[in-house]
Amino acid sequence: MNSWFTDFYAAIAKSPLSHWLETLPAQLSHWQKEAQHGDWPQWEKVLKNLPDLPADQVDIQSKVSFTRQPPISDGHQKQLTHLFKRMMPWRKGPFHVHGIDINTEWRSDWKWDRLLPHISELHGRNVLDIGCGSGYHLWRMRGAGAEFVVGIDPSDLFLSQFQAIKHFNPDPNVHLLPLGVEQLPELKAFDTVFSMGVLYHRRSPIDFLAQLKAQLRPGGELVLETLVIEGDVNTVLVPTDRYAKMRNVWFIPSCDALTLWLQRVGFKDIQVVDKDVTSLDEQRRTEWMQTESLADFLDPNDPSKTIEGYPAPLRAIIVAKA
Ligand SMILES: Nc1ncnc2c1ncn2[C@@H]1O[C@H](C[S@+](CC[C@H]([NH3+])C(=O)[O-])CC(=O)[O-])[C@@H](O)[C@H]1O
Repeated sequence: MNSWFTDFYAAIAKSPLSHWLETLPAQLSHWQKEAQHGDWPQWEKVLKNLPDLPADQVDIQSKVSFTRQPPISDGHQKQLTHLFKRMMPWRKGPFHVHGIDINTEWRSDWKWDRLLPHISELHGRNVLDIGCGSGYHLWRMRGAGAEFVVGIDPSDLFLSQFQAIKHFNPDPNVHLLPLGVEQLPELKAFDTVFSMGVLYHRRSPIDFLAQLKAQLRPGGELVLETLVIEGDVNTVLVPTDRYAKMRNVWFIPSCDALTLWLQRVGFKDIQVVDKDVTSLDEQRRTEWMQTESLADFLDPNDPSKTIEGYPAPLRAIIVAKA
């Protein structure tokens, strides 16, 4: 893992991101020390055992698929399936690696298809994805032409899944760092910042929006995706306890309320470009994520409500300029 981080430092040393080097090495060496006490060592073992079979056929434009010709042997495929399964649950994907289809809980490709027509061209851009999960969208951003892509996510499992996928296509311009948004300095350097599925997990959503703005260069683009509810500019749901069985959900605004929050922190040209009720086909239990999923989070007698009686998950995509 040392080399992942030193490769990243070298990649940004002469870029508009170089002043990140003032804080990042200390944070990542702290993470390395802490990680030794958690589940990380077990995933690191899996990573070390991955066979050395780089892909020679890469599709990151229409999906995330890494394969080679001739295909890998049945024995390697079995070994790889076994190693990937040791990294369950796989939530965000799907990934296709050497004939193995990692059918994740979420069809993250559907979210990508909904947002892509509405965002600025990614060609040549430096892109940050805050709360990137296992990095599915990082690959799609690169596939859409982004020059340099970095995701941050504090989950060690997602980092190990990302590195397992990257092992087969070691693109030096796609990175994931184990950080939370609160650890970012004000970089003011990215051309596009994505943050999808994170705002409702934040206790201070307006501070969070200001943190997103602080990563963008002037005129850069924010792509924000979050849970919303129907209502006017004063409508915000704060669940009394859980929302769809999630413990850590704090604020679910209406689109108008969210637009006002974005205005208040200084974003311009704010547009709600998509609203979509999450379907039972988009988030579901699979062979690769065998615990509860959306069907278990909804009222069995009325799927328009969560099990707690709140409106079922409705998600919006908003784009805005810094
Ligand atoms: N402080 C934090 N800073 C950054 N990320 C965080 C933080 N806390 C949690 N996360 C991360 O935010 C992601 C949210 S999931 C969206 C994934 C992807 N974006 C998607 O759109 O499919 C949606 C959900 O789980 O509800 C997880 O990967 C967390 O680890």
